[in-house]
Amino acid sequence: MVKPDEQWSREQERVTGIVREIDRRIDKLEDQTLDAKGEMIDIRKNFWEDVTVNFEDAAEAAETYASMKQQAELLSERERTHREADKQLKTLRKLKSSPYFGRIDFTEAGGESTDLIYLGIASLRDAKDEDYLIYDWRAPVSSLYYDYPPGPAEYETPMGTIQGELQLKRQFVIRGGEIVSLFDTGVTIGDELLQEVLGKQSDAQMKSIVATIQREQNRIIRNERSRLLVVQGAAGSGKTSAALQRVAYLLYRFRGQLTADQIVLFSPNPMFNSYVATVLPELGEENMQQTTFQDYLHFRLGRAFRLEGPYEQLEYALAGVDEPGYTVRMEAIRYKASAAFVRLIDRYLDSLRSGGMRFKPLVFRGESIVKATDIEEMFYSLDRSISLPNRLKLVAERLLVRLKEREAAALDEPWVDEEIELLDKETYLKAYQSLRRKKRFAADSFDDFDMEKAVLAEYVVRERFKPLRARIKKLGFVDLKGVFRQLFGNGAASSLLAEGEALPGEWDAIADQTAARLDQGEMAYEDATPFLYVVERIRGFQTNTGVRHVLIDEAQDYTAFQFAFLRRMFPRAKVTALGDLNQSINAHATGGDGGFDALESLYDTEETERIVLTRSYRSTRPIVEFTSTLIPGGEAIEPFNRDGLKPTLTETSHEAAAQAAIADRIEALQAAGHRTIAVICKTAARSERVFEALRGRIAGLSLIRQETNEFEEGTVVIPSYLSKGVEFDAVLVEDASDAAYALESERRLFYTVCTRAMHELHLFAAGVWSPFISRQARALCEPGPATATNIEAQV
Ligand SMILES: Nc1ncnc2c1ncn2[C@@H]1O[C@H](COP(=O)(O)OP(=O)(O)OP(=O)(O)O)[C@@H](O)[C@H]1O
Repeated sequence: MVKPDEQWSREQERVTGIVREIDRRIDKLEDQTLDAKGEMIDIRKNFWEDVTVNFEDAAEAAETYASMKQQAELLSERERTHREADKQLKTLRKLKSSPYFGRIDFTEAGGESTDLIYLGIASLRDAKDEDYLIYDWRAPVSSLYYDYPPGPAEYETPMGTIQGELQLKRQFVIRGGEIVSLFDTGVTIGDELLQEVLGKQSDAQMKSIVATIQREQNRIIRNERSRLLVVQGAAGSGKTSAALQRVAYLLYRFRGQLTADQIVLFSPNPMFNSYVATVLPELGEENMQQTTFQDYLHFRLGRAFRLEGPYEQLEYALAGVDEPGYTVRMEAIRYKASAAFVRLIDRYLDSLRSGGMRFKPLVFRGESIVKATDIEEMFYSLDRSISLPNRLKLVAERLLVRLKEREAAALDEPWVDEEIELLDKETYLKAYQSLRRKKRFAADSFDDFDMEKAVLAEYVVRERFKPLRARIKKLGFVDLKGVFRQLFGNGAASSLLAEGEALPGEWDAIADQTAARLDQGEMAYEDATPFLYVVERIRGFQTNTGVRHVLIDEAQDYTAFQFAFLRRMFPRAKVTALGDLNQSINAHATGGDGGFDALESLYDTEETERIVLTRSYRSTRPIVEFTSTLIPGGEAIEPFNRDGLKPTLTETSHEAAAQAAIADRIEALQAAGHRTIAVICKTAARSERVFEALRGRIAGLSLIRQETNEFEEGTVVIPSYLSKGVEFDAVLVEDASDAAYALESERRLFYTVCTRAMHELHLFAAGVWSPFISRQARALCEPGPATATNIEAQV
């Protein structure tokens, strides 16, 4: 039996040997990149000297072109080599500091020898290029490390399943080429390393979890089969982490077939993008495309409407309770998010095949060239089996013919002469050149008056008809807003109901509200996706077939409509949706069926997999124990066993006193070395107020707004809904009273806010505590500094 310190020194010897080998590779590569760089500079400097430029005749010109092309190719080849070498160098430098984090000893069934497999963020072969000194954590065999304790084990390869016996599983922490810790572990990935990783202070960047991926997370990361993978996971269970590791895995597994720009991550807000931006580069991979659904809506509808965003809608839901029409709008938000509304719209679109499509007349200089009713007639005279978009294309063709006829007739009209008179010199010249290019005449100038007039008339008419022509080609003669608005007209929706279906009780009021808003050029957030869906179904979906993987983070906040939309937009993509129904904070969430069922109903059951994560890693055990009491079914959440302080409850008599207590607490937290501290307020308006009150006392305090793009270290004031998905060393819930969180719809928001804390959670209230903090929950907390008696009195 090898003694522990002997093991340590043997392992250290190996690490030292590998670092030496890495150093050798680095030196070699550095020389190579230096050479490539020198060559690149040379080629750029001497580009024109090495090219014989001669344009005297066609043959010489062709030769010149060929020689330029050759030089340019040489240059881009050198650039590519340089880029590749640079990437390898970066990886090697990372490996040099920490070559690997794990080792497994595996004996294949029927085999005699045992393979020692060391796992790192990239693979490295020995000098002879024969054996692997380090295996990439994504290699098939590496799966064993994440999936099994010592004992019988198996892993999948493209050639089939390999079975055998795992003899040893060892974890390392290596820094600067030195082993800092080393331990053998029984069950999956040992707690020691996780304790260490999770106990650290956070900074403003999410980290890769490659050394401590848990078995159930590994299933998400390596899933290749499912068309739809749904992950329901408790707060802090590593959904986002697993999603990013999954991207890194897919890029490795399908190297050469899949590139980073064929993967899209939908994230909740722009700040979140900056929070996760370093994970993939840290793993030596390029970042996938990142966007938010709102960005897309804005891109499509932002010019035509005053478009409301999800956060404005949420602010309204949270703060607009006393506004007239509030209950109607809230009911509208829920209904318009539902699969029932998708079905209603699908039936509406179906009904448009035989009637009801709305058109806009083609108007030229105030004259209606083709009336809306004529277009309608044209449309409905076409065979009904032809799809709506194809029928519109046929109508467009006919309209273009009509336009041409009208254009020809316009040539002799008096307004044309008038416009010719008014042509400035520049336009005149432009007309002349444009027509000459078209070889309508060969002379150097207009020398014949009639010819000049005819040519200019043609120019003027063509220019004036251009916008109309473009509009027809873009199917701009369809009154899309009118088609959508019509659904909210008298009785339109009720005639579309299928048996057993009903409209919401307040439908008439909802319809009036919707129509009024549309008439004012406003697009409510709840209408934006349904409207765009109608537009796309009518004009033909603008699909994106290049994208192969779509990952939707915080998927619980998407509506049935948004899922249906994404499904059509990325028809060839596999979808990974990650979310937590307990954190559904959007206004539609309270009753709408936007949850995962709506998404799953879009895919066949055989191609769908659902994974549930119940272990929570972010927060200390005392915090998880407290937050689990806030939601029904919370007892199923398993805290990772990390000790820490109990949450505190500080009760004060008025707002200013609460703010003073918050400021005291922030100072103490800063002094204790916490790097990210958040004061979380319910709304944006409240955040502004608290920020103003605290900024004089807390140096470097910043306010996070909807448009904040960067997530930075320090102390921040942030509205509840923007704190989604991110985490802080310490969280201060600015107002946990029943004035802020009392409605059932606010329960999940409160849960989301409290679960942002990694190490410390402090709640404040000027007044009565939120009813979500039960007697049982209070027993799990400590009273805040000056308020012990108050709390005890309440308990
Ligand atoms: N296997 C792991 N090893 C180390 N750290 C982990 C692991 N899984 C999760 N974590 C850590 O737990 C924290 C929460 O992870 P993450 O943000 O991915 O969770 P989430 O499920 O997306 O959370 P939420 O839904 O609350 O936003 C992060 O700090 C992450 O690094």
